[in-house]
Amino acid sequence: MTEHWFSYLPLSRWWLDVIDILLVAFLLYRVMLLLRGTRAVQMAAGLAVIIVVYFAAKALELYTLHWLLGTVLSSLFLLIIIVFQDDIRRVLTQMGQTPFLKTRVKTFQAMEEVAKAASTLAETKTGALMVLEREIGLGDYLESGVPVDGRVTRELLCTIFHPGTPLHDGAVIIRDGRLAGAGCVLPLTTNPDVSKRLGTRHRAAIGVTEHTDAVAVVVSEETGSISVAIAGKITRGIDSGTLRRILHNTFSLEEEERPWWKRRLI
Ligand SMILES: Nc1ncnc2c1ncn2[C@@H]1O[C@H](COP(=O)(O)OP(=O)(O)OP(=O)(O)O)[C@@H](O)[C@H]1O
Repeated sequence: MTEHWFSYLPLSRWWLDVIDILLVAFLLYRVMLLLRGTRAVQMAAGLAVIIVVYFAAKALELYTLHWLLGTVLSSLFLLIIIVFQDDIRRVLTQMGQTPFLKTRVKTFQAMEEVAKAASTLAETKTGALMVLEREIGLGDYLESGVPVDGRVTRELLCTIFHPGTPLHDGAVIIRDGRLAGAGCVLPLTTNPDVSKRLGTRHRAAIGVTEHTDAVAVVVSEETGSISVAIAGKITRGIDSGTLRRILHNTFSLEEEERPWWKRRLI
């Protein structure tokens, strides 16, 4: 009988099975969190259709279709790697380089800079829309804009939103404390309860927070007022100190309330 090395560990086979299942469940959970709000969801739906048609073609003896879909499915692993090469590279780089604490520090620094930028932009009545990503990926919206990957600073944010510059239209997205992209297009809210007087910038801020758990900060070009949207609700006319408090509360509460196994690892 083959002796496995783990038979020397003080663990029974039953315990190893439990650990095995828990590890796989944890990995699947993390992958699902990463994929929420990205193209992967649509791709999974498309894949499900191909699989159903593949089996239907087999049952109905449509040999050519069955062979064709079989060929597509056999190169699936390769296809997934090609389609998601950017996301895979990002995740692997983050796993290697950004420990949990470092990400948190960067996120807190970014929040400070967002609050400072909001204050400056409000003084000059410069319209701005800044979105801070949380658990749900904003990959789809990032794709609609221009990748930046820069350190979040008041100066950079004010430059981006300066009227007339190529990236001033649309939203900036902040991911893990880095300015990931600018000029991003967000979904507008369709909530009939939202005031008709709110324009598209504010509607986009509400919209993105309805679809995801992100936090959106808006500076109105018309009035210079600062607003923050969370979970589809917008709080208007706040000062930068209140904005800073709301951001800090949202992100620190998130960490304190979240059980360790749900905390961001990457
Ligand atoms: N879907 C969208 N995603 C991201 N940004 C958007 C979107 N729609 C509009 N914007 C931004 O909002 C700007 C237009 O703002 P608009 O005046 O319609 O809204 P508002 O809420 O009244 O804002 P303000 O008070 O600043 O005038 C656009 O130039 C663009 O930068």
